[in-house]
Amino acid sequence: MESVLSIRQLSKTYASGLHALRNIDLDIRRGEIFALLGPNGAGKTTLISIVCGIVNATSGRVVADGHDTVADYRAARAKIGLVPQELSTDAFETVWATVSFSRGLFGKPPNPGYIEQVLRDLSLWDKRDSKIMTLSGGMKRRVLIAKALAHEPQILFLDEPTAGVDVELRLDMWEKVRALRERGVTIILTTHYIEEAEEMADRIGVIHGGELIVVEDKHTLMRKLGKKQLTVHLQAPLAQVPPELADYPLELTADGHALVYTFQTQGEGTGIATLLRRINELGIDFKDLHSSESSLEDIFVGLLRTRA
Ligand SMILES: Nc1ncnc2c1ncn2[C@@H]1O[C@H](COP(=O)(O)OP(=O)(O)OP(=O)(O)O)[C@@H](O)[C@H]1O
Repeated sequence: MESVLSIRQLSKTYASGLHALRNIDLDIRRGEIFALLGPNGAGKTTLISIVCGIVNATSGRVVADGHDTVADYRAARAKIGLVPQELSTDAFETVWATVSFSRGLFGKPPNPGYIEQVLRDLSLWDKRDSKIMTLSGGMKRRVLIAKALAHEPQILFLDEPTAGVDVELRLDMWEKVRALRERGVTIILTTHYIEEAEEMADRIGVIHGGELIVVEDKHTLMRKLGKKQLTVHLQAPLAQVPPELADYPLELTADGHALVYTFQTQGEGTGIATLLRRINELGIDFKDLHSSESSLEDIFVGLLRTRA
């Protein structure tokens, strides 16, 4: 698939000597939602800042929609919209004025029809004449997105789009972000909410200690690294796992009332059918079955632990 953002061998060493990024190679596909996950200090902000030309790389190269972000800075920057976490200024401006002004900053001629579409997409049209300071927190965040979109960028960076936002607003934000993707904008988001990545992303990148340790399609990642568990709730408690079932990775719960079978989701067969047949043959009655799957959170924590 076509790459809209290409990052090659990107490294950053701050003046302090700290290696914030090490040899990052990453291609973002046109039209995807890419989630960049990583613990505090992993290098997410540094990476975004280099792509947006706010921080200089120590080595490596970034090309945004065909333009080198250093050699061809203005053209490259015009392809990128950056949604920061906080709205700092413009409190006395109207929504319409602040969003239109952002467009002008990129030297784009006015296009009221486009600004209207952006404001409608973000459910801000009714608020176009309101001063920013009179808006709710959720609306302010949407204004930030509108500002970032004002110059018609191809690539939109969302830095922690729903940090400190309540559940309802978060769902609303996700819906808006999906709608933007429908319009053809490529979206890269950083988040601490694994649930957000799980819900939104097509692909996931995990950055840790300045290294990109995983880049994978979300479903592939969950299939490759995920585990499933089947819990067999028994009619009568057992004192131990029957020796006849020793070949299975089974554990008995502390109260003896359930057998827990853990298996990798990527395996050929799950072995569930034969396991249940064996349990049946042994005359062990069960009253219920319950299956669960590791979440992206479990996978993420596991990945970081193996790296620690
Ligand atoms: N201007 C700077 N000078 C020196 N070190 C810096 C500077 N900016 C960031 N760092 C360091 O670089 C590392 C990566 O920081 P960065 O802000 O990119 O991480 P992050 O993944 O965005 O973290 P968070 O999730 O907390 O925002 C950290 O160790 C940080 O302390």
